[in-house]
Amino acid sequence: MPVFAANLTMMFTEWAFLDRFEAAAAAGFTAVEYLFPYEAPPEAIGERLARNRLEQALFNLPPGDWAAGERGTAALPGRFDALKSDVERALDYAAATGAKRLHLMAGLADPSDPEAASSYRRSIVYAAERLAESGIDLLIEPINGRNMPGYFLNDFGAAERLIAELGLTNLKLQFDIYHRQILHGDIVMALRRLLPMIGHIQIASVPSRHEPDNEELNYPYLFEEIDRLGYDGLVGCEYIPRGRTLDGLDWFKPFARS
Ligand SMILES: O=C(O)C(=O)[C@@H](O)CO
Ligand SMILES: [Mg+2]
Repeated sequence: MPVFAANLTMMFTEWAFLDRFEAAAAAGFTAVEYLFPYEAPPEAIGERLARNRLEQALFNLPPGDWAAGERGTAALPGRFDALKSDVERALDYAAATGAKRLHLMAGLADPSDPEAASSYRRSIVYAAERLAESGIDLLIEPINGRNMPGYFLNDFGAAERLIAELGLTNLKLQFDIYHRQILHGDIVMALRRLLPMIGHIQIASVPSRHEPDNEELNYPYLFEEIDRLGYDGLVGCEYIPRGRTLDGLDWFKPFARS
């Protein structure tokens, strides 16, 4: 049975951030993820996780100036020194929360720009090697251009080639089924082929990015396939509830901790 992580950036937003942990646990989740933890002290998050017996699935390294439109800095020339301190900041949160995976966002840059490509590789190698010292995986995630226009890593093939070429044992693919379907489709064959490099899976309905219970994809079949493949990681529920979070959890009932 897949193990689901509630995404606390998108779900349970009826509660204040630190109270979302208890709400997710009460709904039967055993794990959580979110985009960014940096507005709460690391110890406070660690305490909420422990109190609610929740596993921290993953979060993103600092993304640059998000409010100003930045979506990561890894592929941005000239940002390497800041990235190094961002890695240390994320590691502090990983230590307090027990997170074993961190997602490095590439940023907005032209994928055909050689300078951006070389900055991206350099950032990935640095971050992966630094995270390896703490036994943490570094993840990269292809994101579709409708949700994030101009995002550097907008192709699963490019991510696959890069992970294979760099050959870093803790560099993994964040396989967001929502982005995969919009970018390329062919989800099941891609899951089968890419399984050895997948470090995390995320889900949402397509095209609306809501609960994984209708629209374009047959999620019950995909959940069975994830089991058949023997995937032993977590599945992040990175969706925006159609209404109240708790009202949209019928799909999750068979998987909930009682
Ligand atoms: O947008 C997504 O999909 C993510 O997984 C985020 O971590 C990046 O914004
Ligand atoms: Mg995602």
